[in-house]
Parts: sequence; structure tokens; C-alpha cells
Amino acid sequence: MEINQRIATISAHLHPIKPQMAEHPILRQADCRAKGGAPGFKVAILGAAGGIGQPLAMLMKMNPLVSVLHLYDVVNAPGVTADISHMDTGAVVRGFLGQPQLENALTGMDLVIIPAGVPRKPGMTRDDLFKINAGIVKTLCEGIAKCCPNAVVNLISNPVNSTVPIAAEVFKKAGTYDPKKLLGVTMLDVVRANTFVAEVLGLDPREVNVPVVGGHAGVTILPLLSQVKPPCSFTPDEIEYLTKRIQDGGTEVVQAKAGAGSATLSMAYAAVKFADACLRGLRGDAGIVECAFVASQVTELPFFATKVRLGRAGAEEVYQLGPLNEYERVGLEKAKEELEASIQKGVSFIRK
Ligand SMILES: NC(=O)C1=CN([C@@H]2O[C@H](COP(=O)(O)OP(=O)(O)OC[C@H]3O[C@@H](n4cnc5c(N)ncnc54)[C@H](O)[C@@H]3O)[C@@H](O)[C@H]2O)C=CC1
Ligand SMILES: O=C([O-])CC(=O)C(=O)O
Repeated sequence: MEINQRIATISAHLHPIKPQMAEHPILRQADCRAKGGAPGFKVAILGAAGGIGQPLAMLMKMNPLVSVLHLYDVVNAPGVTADISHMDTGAVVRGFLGQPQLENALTGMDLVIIPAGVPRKPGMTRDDLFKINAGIVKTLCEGIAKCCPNAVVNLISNPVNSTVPIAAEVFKKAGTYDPKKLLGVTMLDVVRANTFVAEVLGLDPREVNVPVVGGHAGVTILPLLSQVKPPCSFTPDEIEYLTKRIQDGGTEVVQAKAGAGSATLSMAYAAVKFADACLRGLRGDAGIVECAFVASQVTELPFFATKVRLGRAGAEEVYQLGPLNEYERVGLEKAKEELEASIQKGVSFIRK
């Protein structure tokens, strides 16, 4: 057999998106050598061709902890994969298009990041996305349960307050549920809080850390301004302004984009910041603490966002809320009321 034919045959097995690669012998050759055997973690992005997915894929390709990057979507995965794969960083990139390739996309993954699903338009709540996104998350999580049940899952798709309970129920049904490995991504709330607080205080946002607890929608987003690091104090007006701006940060972007979607670039940044923390935890680094929406006993609700310590097993420790002031205690009660309904809605979607 001709060498080029042999390479083509091997490549056809290695690369799931055949039509695109089959026309380009040089790419086939490169693909053939890309064994993905370098040390590092295997990461899949589901919804990789979307507004969040594309910059997220680019930033994950730049992450030195990633050795293999699988990009899955129901549209445009070949184009995004070809594009990202030209970046001269370590991770080997492979693309997967459509449901028949979902299992190949997921097999062997250490971390699965899910930004698949529809985004808001002006006038919509995150809960308005439930109808479409609940089914998408269910299908993707069934794939995870089957093909990479031990992977850490970072769930971005909205409404996070309901999609995380959906994922948990899917994993329970499959007998693969590990609460430590299912994390709803609320990092954008922390990123926004750090930015807005730094603006008010005249500080560098990189030096500010604001815990944001509860959930990821409206009043369920509860910034704990009494626990900001470095320690600082705010006037009542500043507290009102900051709390509202952090809670409405997503809506601010939805309105500014005027029908063209919701936060994508800041979300990709936040998702990578969070995924990187998860990977450092998996590597065994000590003292990795971030906020996430996880299975929790901190309140009477089964899921709640608080600081968690990330380690080899995922969210190894879920931290208590710490001392709250009166303003935060009132906010907590409001948050819990809405959260309870959203969690129940997610659970019922699978149990019904
Ligand atoms: N957790 C958070 O803080 C945030 C969450 N989001 C949410 O992230 C989600 C994605 O937002 P965007 O990227 O802006 O939307 P987008 O519409 O630009 O991209 C979504 C991608 O998901 C893909 N997709 C749809 N069904 C799929 C399936 N069954 N399997 C795999 N991929 C599928 C689409 O083809 C598309 O490429 C939305 O639900 C949005 O509300 C957005 C910002 C922040
Ligand atoms: O607001 C939205 O719909 C998207 C989102 O979750 C955010 O930007 O926080």
C-alpha cells in the first residue's frame, strides 16, 4: 500500500470528522502523528461551536494542563476544530459533529465542560430557557454517564439552578452519580463581583475576591460583600448598587447585545478560570478554592453555591457560608425561596 494511502486509512480511524480532513493529505499526516499521549488532562467541550464554546475552546487549547481537547457540537464542529487545531500549543484537538459522535467525543475524558444550549434574548429569564435546554442537558449527561462516568462535569447551560439537578438525576438513574464531580459554573458571578467591587473601591480587580453564593439567576445570586477580600467596608448605597448590579450582570449584557445573545466572552474567560482550577485540583494541587453550585448541606436545599475546595475527587469540601450581616440574611431567604422551586423543576423533569 502507498504510504499516503496508509496514512489516510489510519487517519480515517483516528479522526472522527473524516470529510473535512480527507481532502487534505498534509492535515491527515499531522493528525496521524497526533497521538495525544503527552501528560495532561483530556477535556471535552459540548457546545463548542457556540458563542461561549468557541472562545472557551481557544482558551482551553492554550491551557498547558490540557493534553487532549475534544470539541463537540451539533453544528460547525469541523470548522472550529480545524481553526483551533492550528494553534501551536500542546493540546491535540479533535472534532465531533452530531449525536452519532457524542460517545467518541466523551470516551476517556477527565473533564467535560457543557455550554450547549440556547441563550437568552431581551425580556427572557433564564428559566425561559428550561424548555429547550433541559432536554439538551439530559441527553448530554446520559452520554457522560455511559462513556466517562468518572469525569468532572462543569455545567454552564442555563438555567443552572435547574440543569444541575437534572444532571444529578440523570447520573443517579444511571448509577454513576458522584456529587463531588458535578459542578454548576457560577464563576461569572464572582468575576463580575470582583470587577464591580474593584471599580467602586478603586482597586485592581485581580486583588479582589468576592464570595458569591446561592445560585445563578436574579435574586439567587447573593454576593457576600461583608466577606470581600481584602477586607473593606461599603456604604448602604454601595451595597444596594453592587448587589443589584451583580445580580443583573447577565441581563445587562443580554440587553446590550439586543437580541444577539448573552455573555459569551466574559463567560468563556470565567469558564476557563474555573476549569483550570478543577484541573489543578485533579492534579493534586493544594488550596484550590472557588465558588460553584453543588450538592450541599450548607442550607436545607439539596444544591447551593458556596466556596468549595477542589481536589483529586472534584469538590472535596463544601464550605459553610460564614457570618452574614442582616442585609445578606434577608437576601439568603429570598434566594432560597426561588432556588427551591428551580431545583424542584429540574428534579421533576427527570423523575416525572
Ligand atoms: N453559567 C453561566 O454563568 C452562563 C451560562 N450561559 C448559558 O450558556 C448557554 C450557551 O450560551 P451561548 O454559547 O451564548 O449560546 P450559543 O447559541 O451561541 O451556543 C450554544 C451552542 O450549543 C450548541 N448545541 C445546541 N444543542 C446542542 C446539543 N444537543 N449538543 C451539543 N451542542 C448543542 C449549538 O449548536 C451552539 O453551537 C446558554 O444556555 C446560556 O444561557 C451563558 C452565559 C453565562
Ligand atoms: O444572563 C444570561 O442569560 C447568561 C448568564 O447566565 C450570565 O451572563 O450570567
